[in-house]
Amino acid sequence: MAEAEALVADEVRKQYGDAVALDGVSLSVPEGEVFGLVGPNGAGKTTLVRALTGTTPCEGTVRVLGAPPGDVDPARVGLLPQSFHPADRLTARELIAYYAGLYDETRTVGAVLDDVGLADAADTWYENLSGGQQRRACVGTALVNDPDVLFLDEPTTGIDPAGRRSLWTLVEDLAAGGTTVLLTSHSMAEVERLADRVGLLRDGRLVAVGTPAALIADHGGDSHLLVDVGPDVDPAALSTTLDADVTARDGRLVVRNVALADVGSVVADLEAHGVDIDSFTWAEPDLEDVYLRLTGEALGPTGAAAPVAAGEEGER
Ligand SMILES: Nc1ncnc2c1ncn2[C@@H]1O[C@H](COP(=O)(O)OP(=O)(O)OP(=O)(O)O)[C@@H](O)[C@H]1O
Repeated sequence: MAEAEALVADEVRKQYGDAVALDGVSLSVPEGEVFGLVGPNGAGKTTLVRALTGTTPCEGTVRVLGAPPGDVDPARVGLLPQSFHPADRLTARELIAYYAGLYDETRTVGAVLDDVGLADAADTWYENLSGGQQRRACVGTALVNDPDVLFLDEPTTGIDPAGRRSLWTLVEDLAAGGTTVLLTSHSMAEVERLADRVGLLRDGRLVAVGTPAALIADHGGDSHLLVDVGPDVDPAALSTTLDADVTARDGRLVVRNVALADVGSVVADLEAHGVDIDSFTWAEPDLEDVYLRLTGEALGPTGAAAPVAAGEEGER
């Protein structure tokens, strides 16, 4: 039997004045899937979440658990909006209890506080929680009704690495229990770990959809060598001299299509041609490579590979 679709968007369009936020997005998410939505700022991720949850009107067709969003029992849906500002003078416990009061049947407040790692800060006013603790409390409000479909719009923004990992485990546990999750994130590591499938939005259009492995195979490019070099290195000249694919990214040289066994000889070649190497890293392509390629951010602002400039720094 075919899996039921938990979420369906068909030719969804949304325009704010002259600005087109969604330009004909079609998408199906089967029950129990974790779907990761990624894309640059302003690509339309939050607008798509809002369209799917019925919190903004849109053109096209949207179905949640087989019905228009407004007709779905709210107890079956959980939503963590990107911007969420609860009352400052509620404790974490009171905040979760307030949301529990909106439903007939809920999980216990204590269980939700445990899940989001706030048991020890349960009686602290929201305004006195750290930024990451506040975000966790907000995540808790979306879990209290034990939803069948959970929308998490940038759930881990501001959360420290340990808290982020415990939230990842929580999402994995929810998914293992059959919850459908639609997650937006700017962390490719997060999406690569959690999502069964990933959709990449750019300028209001879904430009690629697939499993992380399929997207990496199709769009990630080759294994490559990232080389931290001194100033005044010309990647184009090196490409010609070494007959290799050499570009620059974030102040580093990127030598593509380098097998692990060839790393030593490529490094030796670069040094033989006067390149002053500070350090280097060999990497298989990952979802970040897919993202950078499909959004065009692997290239400089003009679309050309950016030169390595003296003093330029950056992290992948
Ligand atoms: N309420 C609004 N009024 C007018 N324009 C809006 C509104 N909400 C979003 N937009 C515009 O719609 C486009 C898509 O915005 P959206 O917030 O969906 O992007 P996003 O992918 O979630 O971005 P981010 O990664 O920054 O959260 C942007 O051009 C944005 O300026």
